[in-house]
Amino acid sequence: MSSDIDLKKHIRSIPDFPKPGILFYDISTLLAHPKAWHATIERLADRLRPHKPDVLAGIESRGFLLAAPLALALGTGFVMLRKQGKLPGTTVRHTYALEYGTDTIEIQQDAIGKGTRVALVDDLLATGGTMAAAVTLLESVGGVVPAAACIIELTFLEGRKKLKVPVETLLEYDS
Ligand SMILES: O=P(O)(O)OC[C@H]1O[C@H](OP(=O)(O)OP(=O)(O)O)[C@H](O)[C@@H]1O
Ligand SMILES: Nc1ncnc2[nH]cnc12
Repeated sequence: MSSDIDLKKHIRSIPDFPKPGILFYDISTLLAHPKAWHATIERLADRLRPHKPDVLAGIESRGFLLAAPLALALGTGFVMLRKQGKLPGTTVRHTYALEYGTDTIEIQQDAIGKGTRVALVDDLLATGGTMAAAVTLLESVGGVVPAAACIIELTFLEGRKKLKVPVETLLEYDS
């Protein structure tokens, strides 16, 4: 049964990637294990359902891996938040600081109808810069963000404090 699976056993930590001093939590091994991956999607779907999203927004690129199957599981649409320069048409963008460097994400201006409930999905919450930028973007194009969700929270970085929406996380790491 999926409730028996310890998801932490399926996540690798790799020191000094992508920069010295960063301990990288790698979900490749979770993705490669069908039962563990299925359990991940089921558990996140259960956590997001009470927030009644109309649409899920996935953050490129690891967020897409989660948001697409989760949207199918919840019966919602799926919207892409992409890295700079990847989306056609008129876009809105936001630049933010990462645990390692900076990045810019974009959304198509007409991606979301005014008042649409958009739940944000990514694989991991570190400093919270990415999710905070994503909430700003979604609101700037008319969305209402009832919640965000991810698999992993790096609690020692206190990213949750940057967010004004509740964040549903499955696994916590404190170092
Ligand atoms: O909370 P933060 O400090 O903002 O960091 C979390 C973000 O960093 C990682 O993405 P990355 O930019 O490495 O891109 P990827 O998904 O393409 O690997 C991760 O997938 C989150 O999106
Ligand atoms: N330590 C980390 N491991 C994996 N993805 C990350 N994104 C930001 N920090 C990360």
